[in-house]
Amino acid sequence: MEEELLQRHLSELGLSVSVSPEKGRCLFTTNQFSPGEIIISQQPYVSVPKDSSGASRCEVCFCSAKLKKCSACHFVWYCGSTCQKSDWMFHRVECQALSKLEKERLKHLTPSIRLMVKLYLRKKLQDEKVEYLTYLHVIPTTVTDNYNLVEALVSHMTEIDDKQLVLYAQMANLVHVILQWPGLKLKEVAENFSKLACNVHSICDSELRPLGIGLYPVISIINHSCLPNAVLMFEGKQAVVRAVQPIPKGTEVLISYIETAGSTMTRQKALKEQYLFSCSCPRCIKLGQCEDIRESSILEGYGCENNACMGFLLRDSENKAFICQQCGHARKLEDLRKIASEVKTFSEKAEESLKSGSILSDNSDNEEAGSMYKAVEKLQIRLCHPLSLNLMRTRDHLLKVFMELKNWKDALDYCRMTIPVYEKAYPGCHPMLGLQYYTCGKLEWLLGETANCVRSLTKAVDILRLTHGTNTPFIKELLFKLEEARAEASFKLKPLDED
Ligand SMILES: C[S@@+](CC[C@H](N)C(=O)[O-])C[C@H]1O[C@@H](n2cnc3c(N)ncnc32)[C@H](O)[C@@H]1O
Repeated sequence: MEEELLQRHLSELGLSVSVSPEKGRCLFTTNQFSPGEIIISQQPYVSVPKDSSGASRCEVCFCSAKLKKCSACHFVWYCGSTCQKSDWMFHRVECQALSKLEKERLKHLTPSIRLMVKLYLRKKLQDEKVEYLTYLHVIPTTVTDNYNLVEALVSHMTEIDDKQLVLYAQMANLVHVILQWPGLKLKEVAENFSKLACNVHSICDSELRPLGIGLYPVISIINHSCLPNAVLMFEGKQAVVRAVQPIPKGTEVLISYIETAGSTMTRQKALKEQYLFSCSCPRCIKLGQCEDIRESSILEGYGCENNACMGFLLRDSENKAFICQQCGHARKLEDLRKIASEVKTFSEKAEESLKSGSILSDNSDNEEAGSMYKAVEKLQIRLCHPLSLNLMRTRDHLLKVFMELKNWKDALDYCRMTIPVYEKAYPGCHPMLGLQYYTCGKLEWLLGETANCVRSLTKAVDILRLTHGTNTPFIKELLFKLEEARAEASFKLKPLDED
C-alpha cells in the first residue's frame, strides 16, 4: 500500500522506482529533465548537526550564531526559543537521559548515535499517533516521510564483518541506555546502524562545508555513478537533487556518493568500503585499460624528474624503479619513498599548526602552516606529476592559509594553479569546479583584475546555476557580483573624455 502511494507521488514528479538485480531499487525518470531542473527534494526524516571543525551548531537549523546550551542536559545547543520549542518533543527524552549520563559515556555520543535516538523517537511518534495527536501538525507522517520508508532501506547486514557487527552492537547498547525502552530490539537497532552507514547524507552548505548529517529516505533510493547525471545539494536542511545534463525520459537518476576526484581504484575502494558494491559506471568500467592507467598514474602517481617532461611513470618489471612513459627516465623506488616520507612529516606538522590556528585564530599559526605546506609543495613538485591530486590538495591548503592571512595575491596564484587539476579531476558539471572558479573570481575582484574576474565568475555561474539553482541566496549573490564586475569592466574600457 505504502509502496503504491509512493509510486503515485513520484509519478506526479515524473519519476518511478524500479528494482534491478545488481543495484536493488533505482529511481527512473518518466519525464525528461533539463540541466538545472529540480528532480526531487526532501526534508530530512531525522538530522543532527555535525561540524568537522568542532564548532557547535543549533540542533534544529544548524546555524552557529547566538547559541545557548540546553540548561538541563548542557549538551545540545539552540539558537533561540523557536528552534528549542520545535525540538522539544525529541529532545525531552534524550535530555533526561543525557542529564544522567556519566561524562565518559557522553564522549561516545556520536552524531550517528544521536541520529538513531531521533529515528526511534520519530518511529514512536508515528506508532502512537493518537496519543501524540497534538504534535501531528508539527511532524506529520506523509507518503515521503514515514518510518516504513526507513524499513525499506538497504542494510547490507549479511555482508559486514564481525568487527563492525560488534561495534554496531555496542552502539545499539548506548541507544538503549538513552531511551530505556523495555521493548527496544537491540538487533534491529544494530541493523539500523548498518542502514545509516550506506544511506545517511552529509548535509553541507552552498560551499560544500559539512554542517550535519541527515536521513532522507526517498533521496536514498537514488544510486551512485562516478559520472552522475544529477547532483545532490542542500538548501538549509532540504536535500535538492538537480539534473546536471539533459536527462531523457526512462533514464536512471544517478548522483555521486563519494569524492569523485580520485583514480578508479581509489573510488572503487571507497564505494566498496562504505557502500559495499562494485561500481560499473562509464568511468569505472575502464579500470585497467590503457587510458585509465594513464589517468590514475597522473592523478595519484609519480612525476618525471625531468621538469620539462609531462610524462607519467609506471613501475618496472623488477619493482625497483618507476619509468617515465614519455622520455624513458627511471626513478629509483627508494628515492621516491624517501621524498614521500618527508612529505608525510611536513604535512602532519602543517595540519597540527592549522588545528591550533583554528582554535586561537592566531596568524602566526597560519604563517607556520603556510611555510610547512610550502615545504610539502616543494617536495611534491619533485615527487608528483604536475596534475597530481596530492599537489592540488596542498595548493588548496596554501590557498586557504593565504586567504586567512588576507594575502590575496599569493592566494590567487595558488587558486589558479589548482584550476587545471580541478578541470581534470571533476569532469562534467561539478560544484567543486564551479566553487573554485568562484574563489578565483573573488580574489581577482579584490586585486582589481576586473576582466579576469568577469571570466572566472562567468565560468562559476555556468556551473553553479545548474548545481545550486538560480533562486538561492548564494547564486543571487554570485550573479550580483558578476553584474558588478561587468559594469566595472565596461567602465574601465570606456575612453576618457577630452575636456
Ligand atoms: C543509498 S542506497 C541506494 C538505493 C538502493 N539501491 C536501495 O535498494 O535502496 C545505496 C546502496 O545501493 C546500491 N547501489 C548504489 N549505487 C549502485 C551502483 N552504481 N551499482 C550497484 N549498486 C549500487 C548499493 O547496495 C548501495 O549500498
